[in-house]
Amino acid sequence: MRSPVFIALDTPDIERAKTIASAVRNHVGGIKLGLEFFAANGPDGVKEMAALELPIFLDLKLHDIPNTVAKAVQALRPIRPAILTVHAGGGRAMMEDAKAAAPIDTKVVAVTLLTSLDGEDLHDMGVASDPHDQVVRLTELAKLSGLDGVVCSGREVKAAKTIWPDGFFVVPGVRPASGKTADQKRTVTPADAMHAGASIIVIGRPITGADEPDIAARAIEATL
Ligand SMILES: O=c1ccn([C@@H]2O[C@H](COP(=O)(O)O)[C@@H](O)[C@H]2O)c(=O)[nH]1
Repeated sequence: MRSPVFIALDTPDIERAKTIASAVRNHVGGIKLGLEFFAANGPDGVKEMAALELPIFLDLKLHDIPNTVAKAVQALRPIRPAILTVHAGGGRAMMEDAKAAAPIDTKVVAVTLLTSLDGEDLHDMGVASDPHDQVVRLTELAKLSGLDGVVCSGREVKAAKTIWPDGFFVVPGVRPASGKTADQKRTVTPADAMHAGASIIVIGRPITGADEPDIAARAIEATL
């Protein structure tokens, strides 16, 4: 079985992304390309990364009116990513239309509450729920919208899985026990995320920022 770890290659430098992906390829299950990579390299850059023959998770977190998101997903169809993200906050119609526009074998998953946010941030945004309740509510909405799963932190994945046993659960904000949290607020360790029910875990800087990314990836793999 492939590793459940998807490495977040957050860099505008495609050669750096390729170098890291090649170094860690035996210790990860796929590569995640997000806004930073996509803004610099576009769909052609993603296709170039796909030549490495690792599953591609395209983390664009689409969030707009339903028509705009559906058209963006249609434009991304030639890439055929294994996983594509939208924001659950875009609402049911947006999620339904995104799923309808995606290739049949692309898992469309909804970001519930960014792992960089906590209860205080929700309060500042005027949301009366705590992170747990907010994630559960948006997981229910993503399920009703016909998506394949959600993105949430390792702290809520068990509750989300309870209401969606066969959902696909993506957990970022993952840090080795001694890792720097940086801008992430709802963190868990790789092993705790997997025990709680993650389908895959996303790890970026703890691997990409290491002197030897392959050793860092292997060390994380060994904890799972
Ligand atoms: O809630 C979310 C959704 C997506 N992400 C993305 O995951 C990686 C995490 O990188 P680290 O360096 O391990 O912090 C990054 O690409 C985010 O855009 C997330 O962190 N939280």
